[in-house]
Amino acid sequence: MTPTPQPSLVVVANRLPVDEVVEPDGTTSWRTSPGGLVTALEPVLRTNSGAWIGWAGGADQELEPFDVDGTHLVPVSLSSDEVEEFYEGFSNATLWPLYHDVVAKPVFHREWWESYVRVNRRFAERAAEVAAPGATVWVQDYQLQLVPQMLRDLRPDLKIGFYLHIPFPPHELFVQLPWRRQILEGLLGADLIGFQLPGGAANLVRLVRDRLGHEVDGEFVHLPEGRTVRAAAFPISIDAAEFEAMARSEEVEQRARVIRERLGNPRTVFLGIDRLDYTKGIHARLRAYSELVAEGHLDVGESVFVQVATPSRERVEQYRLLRDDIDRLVGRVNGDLGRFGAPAIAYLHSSFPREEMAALYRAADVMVVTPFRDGMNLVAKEYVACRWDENGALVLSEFAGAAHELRQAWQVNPYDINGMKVALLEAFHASDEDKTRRMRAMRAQVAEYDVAKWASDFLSALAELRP
Ligand SMILES: O=P(O)(O)OC[C@H]1O[C@@H](O)[C@H](O)[C@@H](O)[C@@H]1O
Repeated sequence: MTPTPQPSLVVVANRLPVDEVVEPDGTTSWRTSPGGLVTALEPVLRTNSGAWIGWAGGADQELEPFDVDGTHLVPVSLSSDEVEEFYEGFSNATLWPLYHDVVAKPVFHREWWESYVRVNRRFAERAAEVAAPGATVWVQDYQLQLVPQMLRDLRPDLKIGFYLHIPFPPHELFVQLPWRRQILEGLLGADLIGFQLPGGAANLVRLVRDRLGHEVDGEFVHLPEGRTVRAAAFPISIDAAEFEAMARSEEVEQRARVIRERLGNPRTVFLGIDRLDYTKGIHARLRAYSELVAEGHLDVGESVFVQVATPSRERVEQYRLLRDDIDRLVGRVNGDLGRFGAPAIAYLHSSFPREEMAALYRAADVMVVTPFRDGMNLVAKEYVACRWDENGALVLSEFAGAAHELRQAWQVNPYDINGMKVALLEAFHASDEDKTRRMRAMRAQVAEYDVAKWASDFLSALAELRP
């Protein structure tokens, strides 16, 4: 057997890009999970005999490295305490709300921080073991912000990139973090730090100047030891061509027709698809919609709001509370405003395969994406990619990263319920010409700046830095 060559490109992410599936005979196997990141990186990983280091999603699971669809996967295991303290705790109850404008109150616990340090070190050690001499290592997201410097200490020969998928907060919020210095120092271990928007990069550079006293020059930070770090924006995207191809298939078109029939063939279908997360603004959006129905601007037989909420981080308290709030709101709205066979809101708490998502996008006349804060929001881009008929309307929060590219959407401030009501009605009444003009422009943007371009822009910017 030929030994696996040492990878010259290593992706380090909290999660491995695979899901465990149980076969009919009871055995389990791994399947590539649907998602842009892995689709974009698969070809580059293959040509660089690359590897992906990540957590398989369970507790106390000791797994040997394995290959799926040509990607070499290196599992990192977490104990049940670490799932609680590193993943649910520090990552998702401290950093997540802090980085999303404190939409929920971040919780600070010293034990959670200790667990975050321990787990970050484990990821860094794994990367240091597997990477070939001089390899490129690309670390992903807020769960692993200490990995760049830990890895540099272990392997100064590596080229290290870091990409933050979520917003990077302004100075005023970031400084709440008791471990703000350690996080900044952790990130600065990278040669290139990528953000969704230029504002995130500017926030980091300012913090580094003010808090660590380093010399900065535009996108560049000059460290006392002579190294230079670049912080810049690389807005992420989707595989637009793949979504469009799926949306054009006869199966998906047929399924979209069935969905509309099952909904009672309403004139207008409004749609929201989100992870069930308090940053997504689901509650406010459903309130705005239900007021329009209560006030007689929309009729329950003629319009329906389909809200799909994908279960997420269900053991974190804020997520449990949110679920109860949404359940209560939907129950009340349908109780007050619905009719037999015609609810005001059709609510589904489940996750669907991509083909079903594409069918929902095809079935929806008005897509409603109203996060209070969102790094990018790929659902908005997926909707646009699926509207090959150049029809359909997108109502989009100005606080989603996607709003910077999808300028022709009906943009809203999700805190302004009346403003959202106006935008929903405008999108509802818009002429076909208006919708086509907007959709055409947005589709051109999404088709050109797809996820492959995102990955190659980042990796070439990284390759250009420091010999
Ligand atoms: O991994 P989780 O907690 O299920 O959340 C899903 C994803 O949510 C995204 O928004 C994060 O940026 C990812 O890092 C994360 O993987």
